[in-house]
Amino acid sequence: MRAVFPEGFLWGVATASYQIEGADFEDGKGPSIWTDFSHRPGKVNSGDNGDVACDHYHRFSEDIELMKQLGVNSYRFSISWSRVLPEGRGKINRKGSDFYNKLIDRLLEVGIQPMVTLYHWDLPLELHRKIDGWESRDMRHYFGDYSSLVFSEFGDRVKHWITLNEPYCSSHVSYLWGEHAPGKRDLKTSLTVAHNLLLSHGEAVRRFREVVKDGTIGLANVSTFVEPATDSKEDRWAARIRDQFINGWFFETPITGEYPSELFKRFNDAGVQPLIEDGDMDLISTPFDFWGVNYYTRNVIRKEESSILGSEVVQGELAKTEMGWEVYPEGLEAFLYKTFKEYGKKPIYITENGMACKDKLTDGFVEDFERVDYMKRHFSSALSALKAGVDLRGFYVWSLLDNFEWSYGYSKRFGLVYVDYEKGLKRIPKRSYYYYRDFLERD
Ligand SMILES: OC[C@@H]1[C@@H](O)[C@H](O)[C@@H](O)c2nc(CNc3ccccc3)cn21
Repeated sequence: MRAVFPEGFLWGVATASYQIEGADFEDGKGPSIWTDFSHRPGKVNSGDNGDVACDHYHRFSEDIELMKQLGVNSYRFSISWSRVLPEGRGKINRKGSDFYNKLIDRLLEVGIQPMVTLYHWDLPLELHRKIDGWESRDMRHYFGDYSSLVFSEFGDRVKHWITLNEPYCSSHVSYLWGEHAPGKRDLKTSLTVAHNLLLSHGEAVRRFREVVKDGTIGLANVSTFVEPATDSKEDRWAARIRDQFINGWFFETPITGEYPSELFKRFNDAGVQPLIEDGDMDLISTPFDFWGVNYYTRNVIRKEESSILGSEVVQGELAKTEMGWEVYPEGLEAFLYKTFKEYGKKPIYITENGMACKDKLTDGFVEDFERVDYMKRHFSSALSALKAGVDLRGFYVWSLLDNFEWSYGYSKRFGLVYVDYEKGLKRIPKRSYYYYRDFLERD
């Protein structure tokens, strides 16, 4: 089926620094908010943390060889801010930047194009402790300085960049529900954080234009397809508001320079809206080049007036992954079409798509047929979106390796490659790895 995708389409795999690198205290790296959070009792399943993770920091050559054998032509990864700037600002840590230089050079040697995420949740702990991290408006300056530094260091070889991975998670999962670092639980704070993240996104895009003249930069968002539980007016309205909260807040605002109006009014009436200063919305809507769509599932929504969103998520009836997320590839096509039609007709990369399975080693192998089926159905959905006119440029499977799944620790496996945490982090390609390899090989 690969041959029906456009020439130059990027087929890749995606990872993130804190989830795979390990070496969390090595070679001058500074702690991140996840270093702190994962070491707090009760925050992460089984007390797991990213101190070692998949030890990618030391084993990156082996992992690149796995990508080469897989046949991908691109690899999406994130830079650990506190590995290159241990305190988030000030002097560069050359051992940290050397790691990424070696990683990028090796990828290019084997014909794999890097796509680099500037921020995938691992904020330098010093910035959190000294200036309250993302709660501070000053973060746009520090994120801008960090961005300029890495653009200067790597922009000669890295031509595809993502400012933020899922500001929805860095704000609401982290500051409203408290499930991610730093584990706060306040809506007004989470909306302020979301605003500062979007300001920082805009600042990074402006810095990018100054440094990298021949590259492209985008924003990767949570992309959950939202549907009403019934066709009632109430549920349809509830789904509209919930869609603005999950998707529109981060897809519409950087395009229009305005927050989604119905939801903003709700927040304003409740006195929890973010403080917007002159110039903020211009900065947030600095033009960028592409959307990153992280699609996994849908949310079925019904009216529930007790919540400020006026809705609740209901359990759908479809088969679910180990994360409890419904398998709904139709939602991917619909979401891609909506994003392309309503949010600026920009090129789109599917920057994450994958599933957690109950992967078990049997005679030294993992027959993850469910993941193969999930991939087939989502590749097909992506092709349908392309045929419907969506300017889809690439597809990154989440993830190359089983890795640190945030508050779930190592209990959830998303990898095409099994990581044997009991036996020296041995990498064992699963059935899905070979399916993807054959898919990429075949015309
Ligand atoms: O959970 C799998 C991955 C995770 O490992 C990545 O670091 C992260 O970018 C990621 N985002 C989603 C989808 N986001 C989401 C957020 C809240 C509720 C449901 C899904 C899944 N994943």
